[in-house]
Amino acid sequence: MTARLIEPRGRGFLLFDSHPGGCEKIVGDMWDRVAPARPDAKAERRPVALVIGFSAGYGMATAIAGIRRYGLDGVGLCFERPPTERRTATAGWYRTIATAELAAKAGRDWSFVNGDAFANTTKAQVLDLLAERFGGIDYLIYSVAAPRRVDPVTGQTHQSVIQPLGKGYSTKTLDVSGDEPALKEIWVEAGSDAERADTIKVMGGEDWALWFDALADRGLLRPGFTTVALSYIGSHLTAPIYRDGTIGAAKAHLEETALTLNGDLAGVGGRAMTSVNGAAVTQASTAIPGIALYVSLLRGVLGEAMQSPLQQSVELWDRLTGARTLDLDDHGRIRLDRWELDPLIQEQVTERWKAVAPDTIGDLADIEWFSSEVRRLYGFDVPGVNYGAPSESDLPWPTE
Ligand SMILES: NC(=O)c1ccc[n+]([C@@H]2O[C@H](COP(=O)([O-])OP(=O)(O)OC[C@H]3O[C@@H](n4cnc5c(N)ncnc54)[C@H](O)[C@@H]3O)[C@@H](O)[C@H]2O)c1
Repeated sequence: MTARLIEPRGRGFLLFDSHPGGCEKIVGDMWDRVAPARPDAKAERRPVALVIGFSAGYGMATAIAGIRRYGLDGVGLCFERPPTERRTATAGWYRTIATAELAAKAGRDWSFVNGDAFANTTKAQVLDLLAERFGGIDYLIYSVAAPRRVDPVTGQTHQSVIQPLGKGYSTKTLDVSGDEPALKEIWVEAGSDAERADTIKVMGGEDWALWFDALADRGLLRPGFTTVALSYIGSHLTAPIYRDGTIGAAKAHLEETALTLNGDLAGVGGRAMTSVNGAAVTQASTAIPGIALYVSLLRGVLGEAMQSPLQQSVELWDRLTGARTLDLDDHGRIRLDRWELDPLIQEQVTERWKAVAPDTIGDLADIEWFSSEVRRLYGFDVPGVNYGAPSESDLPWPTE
């Protein structure tokens, strides 16, 4: 493919192409925003991490924060589409290339695998890499958001759905199918028991536990090994569709899995936890009815005080390394979402949620910010990038 102009064309929150230069700039800006911690003089070697869901959202933020702040080595795993004749690669492909370059420049040892985390073949490939390059790992970060999973035992495909449970649910939402985002009311049918079970299969803790077992069976868990999977609770405003819905059932399963794994690790001084992070604009979150409106209202209330995934990820590593207290909640979860669930903030968001109407939405919700964040997921709307110049999109996956 020769260089060509790449534009933000698409439907709603989904764009067809992503911009390599914009993705590179976003990663570079994130990297620059993380202050390196003072090196641990007592450490005999650099810690090693496996980050699953490396290329986007919370996985990418956690990886960049860990590499830059605590000098981690490791392996990044994600599932991205390579470039083709007609289409650019997905944005995560370019973000991974950019992170690989920065990590290498900083003298860190990283390898990247593009494959399905749920597949046994991918597990074997990643475990081989870890064994050959590092001999063991200190951290496993599990940050996958996937629409489906093929069960490695039965071969059956399970689809995750985002639906309420018990009864259907009517919610305000942002409709982005037209030229301008518009306020709409939509009805979401209740998920069935089978859909609930399928969503747990995809987004619950089963695959995380399989990774843990596979690492343990290969003898790759180092003393003090720590694993964290990402979770979300969110507001009472989104509870019917999120925490009390099919996806919430999967998150509850993930959190129960953490308690089980933590018990398994207690004897060897290891830890397994979930980290409950705050709402963020990511590919996964824009797919949830009502969430775009909720996050735009939240941003309307918080403005710049809204915590980015990168800020939360720096805090996560500070807590995991002991630089800050771990501060777990009653369910053994790390809480990085307190800024979002602060009762005063929730009160204001609730007032706006009730009041919002087509003529007030521009004042109450930061739709412009939200729309720009969505374009940034694809590498657009990044200051300092020349979108008028042709770009080469056929960039190769990073190799060691
Ligand atoms: N976005 C939020 O508001 C929010 C808040 C709190 C917690 N979380 C949690 O964070 C985690 C990550 O979500 P996100 O919003 O950052 O998602 P995202 O869509 O930004 O990223 C998902 C990542 O998973 C990878 N992935 C998807 N399918 C895969 C597969 N089969 N094999 C390997 N990798 C695969 C993608 O390549 C990508 O790197 C989820 O557990 C989510 O519930 C999200």
